[in-house]
Amino acid sequence: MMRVITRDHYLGERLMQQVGFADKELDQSVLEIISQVRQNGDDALYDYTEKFDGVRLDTLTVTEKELREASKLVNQDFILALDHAKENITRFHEAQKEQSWSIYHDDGRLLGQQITPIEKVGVYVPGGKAAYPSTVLMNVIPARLAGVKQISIATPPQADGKINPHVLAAAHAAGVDMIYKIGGAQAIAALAYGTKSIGKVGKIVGPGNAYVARAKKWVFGDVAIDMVAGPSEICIVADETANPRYAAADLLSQAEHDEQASSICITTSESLARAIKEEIEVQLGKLDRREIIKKSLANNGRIIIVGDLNEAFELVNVMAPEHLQLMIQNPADSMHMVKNAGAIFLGNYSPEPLGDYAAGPNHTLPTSGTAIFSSPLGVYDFVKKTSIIQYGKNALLSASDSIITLANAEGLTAHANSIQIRKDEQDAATVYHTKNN
Ligand SMILES: NC(=O)c1ccc[n+]([C@@H]2O[C@H](COP(=O)([O-])OP(=O)(O)OC[C@H]3O[C@@H](n4cnc5c(N)ncnc54)[C@H](O)[C@@H]3O)[C@@H](O)[C@H]2O)c1
Ligand SMILES: N[C@H](CO)Cc1c[nH]c[nH+]1
Ligand SMILES: [Zn+2]
Repeated sequence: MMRVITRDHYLGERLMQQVGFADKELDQSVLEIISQVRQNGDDALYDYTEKFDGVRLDTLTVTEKELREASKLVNQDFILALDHAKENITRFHEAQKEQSWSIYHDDGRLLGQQITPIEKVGVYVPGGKAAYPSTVLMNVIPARLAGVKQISIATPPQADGKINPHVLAAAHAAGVDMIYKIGGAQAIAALAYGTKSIGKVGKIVGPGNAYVARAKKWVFGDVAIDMVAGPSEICIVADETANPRYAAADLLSQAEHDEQASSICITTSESLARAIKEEIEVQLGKLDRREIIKKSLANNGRIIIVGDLNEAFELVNVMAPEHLQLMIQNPADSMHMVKNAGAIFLGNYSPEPLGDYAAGPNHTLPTSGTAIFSSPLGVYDFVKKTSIIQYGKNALLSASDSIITLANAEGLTAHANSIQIRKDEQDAATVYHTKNN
């Protein structure tokens, strides 16, 4: 089930994936869903929810009564764990807050940057194959810290038409303004364009399955998105010092998210590869979600044997995994070799689920190789920056000749004129002043 392959084999497989047609079918269904929601609004949302989530709803929003009832359904241990996670996530993200700034120059120029929160944000919280209260915290806390005024959540309902009570408790703890019972591409379309029941937002953030990730890509431009955060990925770089039981457990942890999740180990040790493969078989039998895991490992589970760590990091940087675990001797010494990864976990005692729930850094991370250019979700995703420019009369005069020259070179004489009329007025004033003294 977990195939052991060589570096060249892996690179060949990757090339085939890139020229594959899988995305075409996905695009067709996602584009159809987006267009139906734009045309038929709430009616399309009720229909798709019935089709994909198996329930015909009466209303698309969570009521106060449902929120109150949910708080009675979660136990005290969960509330304490939520508080612990909330505290760590808040502390980590506080450090990301940026301030507006400005610089005054002696010649009267003021230049600066003003930070303004995005006003309305929609958070997608996945809910198809598992419920994700942790994702509520990871997305809502940085948005609140940034000063977003209105935060809505969209998450698919269960077959009974309700939202998982743990998700509702997390939403209550993090402080959201609205919760919509919609999922998939239809939720992304509704947040992007608005319907009678769903308020249009300025930015959509949060992870989801392939449909959600693809829909975000298609609505981008009409609305902002955070990144492509699709099916989860883990890549472990391991040498002979790695504990195979731990490595197997960590690979299995991400495979349980989705049949499309990806769990890859790159190792310099053939005996470790064999041990991890055996451990996976042993541990898998005891896991609740083994059917999803089996499919996920068959699709995207690989153990890749490489000659040395240089080769290992070369593959890592091609893969640009969402999560990278370094289970090697002195992992910190190799960190500089990682160019592309969403999050790096160092050593045998920093397993990926630590980051999923409680360490503090965000678990909404770039997938599908987009860590080549994207970063983890953070407070910075919820603000905009505006430049501030103020010149006094003298400062403008001293800059005027070079601006006029540049404007004329571009053939934009109205631009040059905007500077010139101020310059002329000043020149005239100087002549008048000189004549009368
Ligand atoms: N990258 C990250 O930061 C991160 C974090 C948490 C979770 N995840 C990922 O989020 C995903 C959650 O997936 P999920 O499925 O549990 O929940 P989900 O809420 O993302 O998707 C469920 C929705 O998908 C839609 N859907 C399902 N089958 C469809 C079909 N055939 N056609 C059209 N739409 C369809 C339905 O509308 C359904 O409501 C997993 O892949 C997990 O790995 C990623
Ligand atoms: N591993 C997921 C990000 O890819 C996040 C998560 C939430 N709960 C469990 N895991
Ligand atoms: Zn996870």
